[in-house]
Amino acid sequence: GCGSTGPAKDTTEQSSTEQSGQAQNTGEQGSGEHEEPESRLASIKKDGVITVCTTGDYAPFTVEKDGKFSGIDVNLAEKFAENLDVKVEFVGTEWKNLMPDFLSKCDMAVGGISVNDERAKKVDFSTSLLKDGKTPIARCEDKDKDKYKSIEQINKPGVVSIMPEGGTNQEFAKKNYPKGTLKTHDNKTIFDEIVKGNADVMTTDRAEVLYIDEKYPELCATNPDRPFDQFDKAFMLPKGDTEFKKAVDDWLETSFKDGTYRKIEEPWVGDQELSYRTEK
Ligand SMILES: O=C(O)C(=O)C[C@]1(C(=O)O)C=C[C@@H](O)C=C1
Repeated sequence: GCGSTGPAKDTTEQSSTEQSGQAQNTGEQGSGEHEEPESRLASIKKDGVITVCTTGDYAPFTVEKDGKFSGIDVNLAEKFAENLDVKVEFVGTEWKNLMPDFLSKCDMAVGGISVNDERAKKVDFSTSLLKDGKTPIARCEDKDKDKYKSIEQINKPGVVSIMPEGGTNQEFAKKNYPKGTLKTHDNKTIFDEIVKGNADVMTTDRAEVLYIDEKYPELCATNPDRPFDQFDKAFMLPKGDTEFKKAVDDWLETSFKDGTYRKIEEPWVGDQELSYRTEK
């Protein structure tokens, strides 16, 4: 359920007032009696606060500790709010509740969120933050034995794949590993499960695989240079609100160019190249 765990709190008030305005803003004009519904941008400025949903369980993009959020995307959202001269209020969510929580409580959702067609039916996405793709990470001893490099090697009876519930990793695993064993786990401690031998492999975003490969001596990317697919990472935005999307996109494009993005990313990843980000 929404807000049943984690630090979600006190945020329904200001965000819920805006829901009705957003739902109709899909470009269809009424019969000419009223002007367009107000953009979310106007209500954010009026309220002086932007509400941002995030899971807090996906380093280096969104990290929750003692109720406080950080991470590359979280820090980016903070900077965006600062630029609008409004406060930012983070609403903790989980991958499985991301969509309903976003639609009912938030102006924006951030934190390593993948763009896909299913989600794009209900929301819009910002300009791309990263290009990413699914690739496996496993114990280094298994990598040394050349295990878990390909979909065929992972889609086998006895091979335990692990993933959080409700994100695109689960979707990928259900589709590609019907013969394997799929196990779900809290994403905050998921990599320890592979170290401990409670699972064999996680097929996840290449950016995360490279980040975790650095952090955990026991874990190794088995095939980082040939991801199984490709997709964008972006901020989730209300559907049809072109004015708000333009404000977000323009700010992001500027922050890629003027070094703001790099400054935010640097403390998390140093010189590590996490993405296939091409020249913007
Ligand atoms: O659902 C998404 O968009 C995500 O990026 C979340 C997702 C996933 O794909 O399952 C990605 C990496 C994290 O380890 C956990 C969850």
